[in-house]
Amino acid sequence: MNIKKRMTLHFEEGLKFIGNCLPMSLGMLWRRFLYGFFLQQSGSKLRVGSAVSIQGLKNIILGNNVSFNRFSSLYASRGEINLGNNVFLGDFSSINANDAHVKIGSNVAIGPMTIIQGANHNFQRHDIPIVDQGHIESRVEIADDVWIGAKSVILPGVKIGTGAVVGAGSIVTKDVPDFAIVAGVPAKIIKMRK
Ligand SMILES: CC(=O)SCCNC(=O)CCNC(=O)[C@H](O)C(C)(C)COP(=O)(O)OP(=O)(O)OC[C@H]1O[C@@H](n2cnc3c(N)ncnc32)[C@H](O)[C@@H]1OP(=O)(O)O
Repeated sequence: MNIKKRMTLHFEEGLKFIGNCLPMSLGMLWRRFLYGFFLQQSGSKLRVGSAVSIQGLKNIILGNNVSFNRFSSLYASRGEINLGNNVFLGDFSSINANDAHVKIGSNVAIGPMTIIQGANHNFQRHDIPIVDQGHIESRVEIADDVWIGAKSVILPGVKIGTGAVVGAGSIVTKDVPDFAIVAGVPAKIIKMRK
């Protein structure tokens, strides 16, 4: 990493630290200003809870009325996260788009402790440690009007269709059709929304 990039990173981290030290509503205002300034694109009414961690601000595009609850995280240092309008990310949830793209439509609610994973480790070779083999990017797409229950995992390459519901604690390994309700490990269709 060159010195300019490193300085920018330290600067951003410093500003985030100030935000986390401020009392609740002041901290919220500070974070809204801070992220609004550094994000590639941010709509109105952004809400960022305390101890939210966001990396790769210049690779993140947000619509209007987006909320990140406490302790949630977004990683996009080497990828892209694109969120529509009215998107809610619950406490302790994370969107990992390092070396990947994660696209989420509008009116999407993501329950607490959910993980959306945009890339896998490459693990085919035996002669190199897995951590040194890099990642395989696999785009994740979540359409409009989707509700993802608490503690779910959305694996790389998955597309979740319009109006779908993911039950709490599911591991979604395959695409989910429009208006399907899926649940379980691995997630299977339990019914369709009427
Ligand atoms: C921003 C926020 O969203 S915060 C709030 C977060 N909220 C949650 O995490 C709650 C998520 N809700 C669920 O998981 C619900 O179970 C739903 C929405 C997926 C399904 O609800 P319903 O349509 O009422 O399903 P219903 O209770 O009729 O269950 C149908 C079948 O699926 C099973 N099932 C339901 N949910 C799950 C689940 N999460 N995991 C595994 N199986 C499930 C039921 O046991 C039942 O099986 P059976 O037919 O063999 O008895």
